[in-house]
Amino acid sequence: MKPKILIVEDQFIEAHSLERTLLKSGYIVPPVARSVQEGLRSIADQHIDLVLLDIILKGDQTGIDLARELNKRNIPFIYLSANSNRKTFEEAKVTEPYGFLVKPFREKDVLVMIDIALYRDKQKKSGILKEPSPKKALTKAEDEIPNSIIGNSWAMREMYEQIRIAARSNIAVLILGESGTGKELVAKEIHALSARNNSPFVVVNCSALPANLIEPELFGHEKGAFTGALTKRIGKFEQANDGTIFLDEIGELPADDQIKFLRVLQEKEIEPVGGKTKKINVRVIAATNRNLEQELANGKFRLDLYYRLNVFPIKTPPLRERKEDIPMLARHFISKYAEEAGNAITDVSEHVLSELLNYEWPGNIREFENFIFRSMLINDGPLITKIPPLLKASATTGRPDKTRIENERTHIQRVLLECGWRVSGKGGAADILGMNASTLNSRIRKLGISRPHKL
Ligand SMILES: Nc1ncnc2c1ncn2[C@@H]1O[C@H](COP(=O)(O)OP(=O)(O)OP(=O)(O)O)[C@@H](O)[C@H]1O
Repeated sequence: MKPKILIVEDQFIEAHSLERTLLKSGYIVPPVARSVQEGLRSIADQHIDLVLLDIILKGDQTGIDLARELNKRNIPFIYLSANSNRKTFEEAKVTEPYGFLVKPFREKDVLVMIDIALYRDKQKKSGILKEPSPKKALTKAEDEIPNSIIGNSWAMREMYEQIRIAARSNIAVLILGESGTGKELVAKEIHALSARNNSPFVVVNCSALPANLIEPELFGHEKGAFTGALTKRIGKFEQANDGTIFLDEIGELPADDQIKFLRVLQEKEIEPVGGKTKKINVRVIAATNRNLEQELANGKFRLDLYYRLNVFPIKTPPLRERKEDIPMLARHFISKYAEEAGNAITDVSEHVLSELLNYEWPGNIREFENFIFRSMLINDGPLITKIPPLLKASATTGRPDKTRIENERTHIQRVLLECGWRVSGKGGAADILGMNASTLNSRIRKLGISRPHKL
C-alpha cells in the first residue's frame, strides 16, 4: 500500500496544489490540517507515514511546535518554508527534519524528497543502518561500489549507502568533510552510478579561481562581453549539460555568484556574461570542508542557497575515525605506486602498521597516500620497514587541552617551518600535509598563521 502523507499547511492554494501532486503519484492523503491543533487531531486518529509541515501556521503555535510532537511519536516530517529567517531555521533544525522544501517548489523536487525521506525512515526503523556485529565479516559487494573508493569500515559502508541513494535521483548533494577525505571521489562515484554516467562529469574548484573569473568560468561569456573576452566561452555548467557538475569548496563562492548559482538550482537556467539565458539540465554536487553553518552565521553564505543544497548531505569520515581501513588503504596505495616506485614492496611491517595506526592523519587520505609513496621510495621490500618521521604534535595523543583548531594550526606551522614556507610543489608544505596548495593557503589565512620575519 502507498504511504499516507499528511499536509499541514494553512495556505489554501499551496495545500491544494501539494495535495494534487501527492494524489497523482498514488500517495494516500488525508484531509489537509490547517493548524497545529488540526494536525494533532489527524495524527491521533490514524497512522501517518510522513508529514509535510509548514512552519508558519494559523494560531499561536508553529510547525516547529508540532514537529516536537511528531518526534515523540516517531513520525518523520519535512518542513515547507518560505524564506524563514536564521533564528527560525536554527530552531527548526534542532527538531531534525528529513529536509526543508523552500517555497516555491517544483513538483519533481517534492516527490524526490518524499521518496528519500520515506526510504531513510524505513532504513532507520528497520535497523538496517545499525552497526553490524564485529564478528560478521565486513565484505563489500563489488557490484555495490565498483570504483576506486577503498574502505570497509562501518563509517564507509554507511556512506556507500548514501551514495547509492543519491545516485538514484537528480537531487542536489552536499558533501561535507575535512580536506583529503575523498569528497571528489564520492562525487565521481555518485555520477558513475547515476543514469547520467554517459555524459560529462565536470569539476570546478571554487577556491582556485580569482573572484572576478568565477562568473565567466561557471556561466560562460560571449565574445567581447568584457575586456579580454576575445572569443566566446562555454561555461562549466554548459559543459556539464546532461551530466554532473562538481563544485568543490562551495563555501568560497563570492556573494554575487551565490545568487546566480541559486538560479541554476531553482530555475535550471544560466546566463552567460553578455549573453541570453539558457535552459540547462545539470545535476549539482557541491562540497566543502568549511563549517557552512558558521559561514551562514557570519553572513558569508546565503541561507536560501544553503537550504537548496543541504537537501541531501553526505559526510565523508576523517581517517582517524576509520583506522580499521588503514591496512587495506596501505596495500591499495602500495599497488597503485608499485611501478612508479620501481621496487617489489607488497605490504607494511607489523611495526610500521602500528605507527600508522597511532597517528591521527590530519590531512586524511591525501596525507596517507603521499606518506605511503614517500615510504616506498626509502625501502627495498618486500615490506615497508622504515618510514619518514610522523609529525606527532598533531596527534590527539598530544596535549588533551588543545582544541582541534589549535592542533591544526600548530601542525601546519611546523610543516611550513620545515619547508622554509614553500607551500606548493613536490616536498612543499601542501604536498607533505596532503592538501591542495589552494586549500592550504586558504587554511593559513583562516587560521591566521603568518610568516615569521626571519624567514
Ligand atoms: N577512500 C579512498 N580510497 C582511495 N583513495 C582515496 C580515498 N579517499 C581519498 N582518496 C584519495 O585521496 C586523495 C584526496 O581525495 P579527494 O581529492 O577526493 O579529497 P577531498 O576531500 O575532495 O579533498 P579537498 O577538500 O582538499 O578538495 C585523492 O588522491 C583520492 O584518490
